[in-house]
Amino acid sequence: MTRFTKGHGTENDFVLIPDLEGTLELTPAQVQRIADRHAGLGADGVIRVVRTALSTDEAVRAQSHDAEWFMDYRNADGSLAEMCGNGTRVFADFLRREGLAFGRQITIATRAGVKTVRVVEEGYAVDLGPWRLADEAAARADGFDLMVRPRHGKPVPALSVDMGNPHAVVMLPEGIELEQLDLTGAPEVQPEQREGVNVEFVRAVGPGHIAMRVHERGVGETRSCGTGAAAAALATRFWSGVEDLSPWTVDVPGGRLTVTPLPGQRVELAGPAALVADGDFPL
Ligand SMILES: N[C@@H](CCC[C@H](N)C(=O)O)C(=O)O
Repeated sequence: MTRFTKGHGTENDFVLIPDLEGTLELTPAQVQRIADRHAGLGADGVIRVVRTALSTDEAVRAQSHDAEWFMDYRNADGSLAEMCGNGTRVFADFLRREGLAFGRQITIATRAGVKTVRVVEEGYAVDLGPWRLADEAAARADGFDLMVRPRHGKPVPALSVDMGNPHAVVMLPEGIELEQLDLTGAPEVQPEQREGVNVEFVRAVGPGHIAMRVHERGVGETRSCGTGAAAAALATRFWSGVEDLSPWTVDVPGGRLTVTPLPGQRVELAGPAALVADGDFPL
């Protein structure tokens, strides 16, 4: 039997599997079974908790001086992802509860580099690190660099934002509401993104305030996506033309996140984390 903990951050839910000594090789089929909402435990993502120094990935092992624990993240379909914003908060909460990390500031190794998570009033705030517009020249010229067509919808322009993992952000045109979107299938993205892409659909709520829905690469529609919320806020800030350091409120179906641009092209994500169940299951 294998121990697990179930947790979520704004209802983006994860199964965490402690593998402290790095003896577990999770296959895509095992991840799919764990994440299955009918025949398994059910989750958007599966997170293996392992010592950074024991990772089989050299680029991850290189982070072991700065972060003792590696967030080995997989999407529900078994694919690897570089980063998960909501996952870092849940991961930090798990490390603190288990006595694997102490204090109000924790560093975590990820496939997108070391992330620093600190305890704040609403839960945790994570410095997501550097971000960039994937095609800055096109973005500055036209405001967009992709076209996205949701199922049964019309093509709309989108902006790609690299958060360590890939995102395409769409500001919904007048007349289309978030609730109307059919996200039961992946939106079509042109030009096609070879590694796949997470797609965020945004509606402005007020100054510094947006609402969004997301279709995640490797999962489908989720109730929240932390790196997606940051990408959505940063794209909206870019389109507004006022690129200051004011915080953004991002409403997602599963709750509310705060995104704060930091100096030096970095960005912070803050929100809650909850651990809801522990158990054992046969892998
Ligand atoms: N939900 C996550 C992102 C998880 C990975 C994503 N599906 C990908 O493949 O890049 C978040 O909170 O950031």
